[in-house]
Amino acid sequence: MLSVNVNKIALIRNARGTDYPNLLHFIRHILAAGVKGITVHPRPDERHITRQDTYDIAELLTSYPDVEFNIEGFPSDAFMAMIAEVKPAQCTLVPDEPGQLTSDHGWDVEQQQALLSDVLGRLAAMGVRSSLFLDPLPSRVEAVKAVGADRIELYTESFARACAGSAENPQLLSACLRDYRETTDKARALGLGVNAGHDLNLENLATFLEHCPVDEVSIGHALVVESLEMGMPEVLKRYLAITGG
Ligand SMILES: CC(=O)[C@@H](O)[C@H](O)COP(=O)(O)O
Ligand SMILES: NCC(=O)COP(=O)(O)O
Repeated sequence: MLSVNVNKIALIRNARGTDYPNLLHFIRHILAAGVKGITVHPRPDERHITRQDTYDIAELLTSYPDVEFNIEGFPSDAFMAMIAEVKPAQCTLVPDEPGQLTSDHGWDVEQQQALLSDVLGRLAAMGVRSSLFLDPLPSRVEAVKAVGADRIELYTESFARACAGSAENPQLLSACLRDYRETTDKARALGLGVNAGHDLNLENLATFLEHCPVDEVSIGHALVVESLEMGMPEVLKRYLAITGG
């Protein structure tokens, strides 16, 4: 499933302190194109998606029962209080510090076992599917199962970099894809779902999915940039053709 991350539409809106572009207007267009997932990452500084956006999107999606809402973030008290109110289909936990430019690493699950076990138990009690942002390290998958997550989200930035450099270094891409495939296979063997995201784009997505058949990809940054080039309807059509929905 394709889940469109709308962070960067909100970033453009926030640049002028007005409501243009209107975020919900574009989400309606995205859903009209046939997309069945919306992802946001409301960061503490509200640089793009605000808390209010999260509630507004949740309200909008009550009119789209077949669309999944995925909220990403670090499980702070404020973040978890919002998740408890919104109860999205999925919550993706990301080990980001408040001031990080973007997400750039997965969980050290064993090191964060106490926090993750508590938070994942609370998500399960809420009936919210949980996903842990994870580097492609097969050795970390058993710890994910032990702390009670439903899914992993493969952090795909290193794949995207290897793919971009594959002409010069095809071996790096092959080795990289092996790590992702091994992590995927191990997760599935333990009954975990597998999502993926970060720096995926129209150029690299098909290669990734050929090697890693995942349940969901969440894509935002490149999708918005590609939409500046080709228009959002065409871009969404191309992504859906690759993901099959
Ligand atoms: C977790 C992840 O890799 C992305 O979903 C994240 O949402 C990117 O955040 P920014 O859009 O703030 O870079
Ligand atoms: N979890 C990845 C996501 O939601 C979007 O990442 P990106 O496509 O903006 O890099």
